[in-house]
Amino acid sequence: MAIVKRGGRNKAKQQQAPAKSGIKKAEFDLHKKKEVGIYTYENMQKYKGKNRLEVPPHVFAIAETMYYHLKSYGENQCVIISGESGAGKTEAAKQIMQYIANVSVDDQAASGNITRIKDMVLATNPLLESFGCAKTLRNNNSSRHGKYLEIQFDPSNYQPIAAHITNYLLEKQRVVSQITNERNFHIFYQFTKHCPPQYKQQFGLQGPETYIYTSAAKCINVDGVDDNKDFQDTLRAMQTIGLQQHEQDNIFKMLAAILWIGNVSFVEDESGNAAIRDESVTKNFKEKYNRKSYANFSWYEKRFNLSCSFKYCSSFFCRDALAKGIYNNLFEWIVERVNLSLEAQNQSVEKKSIGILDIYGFEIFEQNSFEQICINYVNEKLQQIFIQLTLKAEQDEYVQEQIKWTPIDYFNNKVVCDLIEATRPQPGLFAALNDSIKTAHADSDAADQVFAQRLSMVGASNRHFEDRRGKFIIKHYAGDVTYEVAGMTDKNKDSMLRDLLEVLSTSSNQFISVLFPPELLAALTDSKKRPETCIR
Ligand SMILES: Nc1ncnc2c1ncn2[C@@H]1O[C@H](COP(=O)(O)OP(=O)(O)OP(=O)(O)O)[C@@H](O)[C@H]1O
Repeated sequence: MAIVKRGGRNKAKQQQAPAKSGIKKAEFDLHKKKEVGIYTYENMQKYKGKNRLEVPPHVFAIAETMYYHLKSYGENQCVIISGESGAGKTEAAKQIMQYIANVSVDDQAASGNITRIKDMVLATNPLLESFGCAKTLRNNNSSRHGKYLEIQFDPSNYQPIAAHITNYLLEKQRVVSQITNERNFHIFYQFTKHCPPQYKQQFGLQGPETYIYTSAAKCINVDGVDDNKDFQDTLRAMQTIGLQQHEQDNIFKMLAAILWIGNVSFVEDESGNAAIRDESVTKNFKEKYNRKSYANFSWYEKRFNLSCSFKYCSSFFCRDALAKGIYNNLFEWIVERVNLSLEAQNQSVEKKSIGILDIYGFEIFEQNSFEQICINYVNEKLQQIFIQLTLKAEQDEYVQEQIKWTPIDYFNNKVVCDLIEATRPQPGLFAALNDSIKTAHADSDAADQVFAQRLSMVGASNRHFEDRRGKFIIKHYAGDVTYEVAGMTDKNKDSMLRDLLEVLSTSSNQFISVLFPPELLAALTDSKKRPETCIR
């Protein structure tokens, strides 16, 4: 296993907000992508077949070592790329993939299937970046999900014959709200700005400034991000991966639906129920979707009739839960669909693999909530692996072999992991969060208050924790982060109303029933099977 650590602690802090931290634009621009001529084909050739001690340090050297160990010893390989948000993990992961694809496939000699797998593996990058990355205050192309890509090789010649992607926890909250100057997932801007005329007509699609979900954060264009080019790359990637036209149509139909759902606003009627503020939004959409091939979009209309019986205060929550649910399940569907294309033609061959883990990096914002605690917890866990595998294991070996050396002092972040994940004797943060939801199930504010009270017990004896009434600070290995309590229990509960699920389950739209299969609905509506929280 190789661990690549990208960037340093200070760099990430500097990138947080250039204007605020006083960094001049010119300095900040240094962090933007610049071709420095080290990822060329010629440079790649220099690392091919070389021991990493013979050549200058480079991600290609790590990739070459992995491929060498795979081939020479038949050992499965894995590289974990860690570092703070914006440190360059995704770029490094792509270079590693490119290198492995290049050295393991000779385009002239390889069979059609091998080059097809290679092309598909590389095409997963633009596709999943469009749907799973977004512009944040720290990184114009920030991964908002974790990804483990496993390239599988035929052990008789070590050429790639299959691949598989595991997706970890998409930050779906981003679909419905973003911090000012951040963006929703890239695909929403690509699609609304540059979609083909037939989609514009079919979905009544307009520019990103029309939709609340793409415009409320006041960031539609991003320096250095070319939404038009990226959209063409996304479409090309869909072709390469083998997504058929009707599958692509379904994906874009769902994106349009999400955007229009976000534009539905409510007013309170005399009895405190929600009434739709502007019927023209729903009417216009209904007309578009009731044309010929979209006639089966009746679930959408039903959903709005249903919403009228909701209390005003819950209607926005309900609307957003629907949009998040659709996008999250759409994203998972895309990953599974990609995996289907990447499956080996001959399942019975015993395969060897190289895995590449690229996750969302550690992040600190002015306001940090549930999303940041999840992301930062993952990074703490990776730091633990790094400590265990490199620092602790190495030094333990020196002790065992009685080698004299000067011990290296390091901070073991296990204490922070325990603070977050422990269940007993002292419940950690996640346990407290889950308990608070059970105690005050129906009332979000009450659940937040219970959580706030429990926090004093959680961190009583932990010097990496400070309770700040309505906020709390965790002293992470990479910096102190202040988290807001308000809204945390709701985000953790991540519930979709039963009524809403029933609407989806009765939908005659076939793709909706694929995204929300009966098993899922049964599990979610059955209180015994239903997960109480999204952290388990
Ligand atoms: N090797 C590199 N060469 C040139 N530019 C780079 C390189 N690595 C990163 N960058 C620039 O830095 C930006 C951030 O890189 P990247 O998206 O890989 O960060 P990350 O660590 O994956 O961040 P996150 O955790 O937010 O996903 C990129 O958009 C790119 O502009």
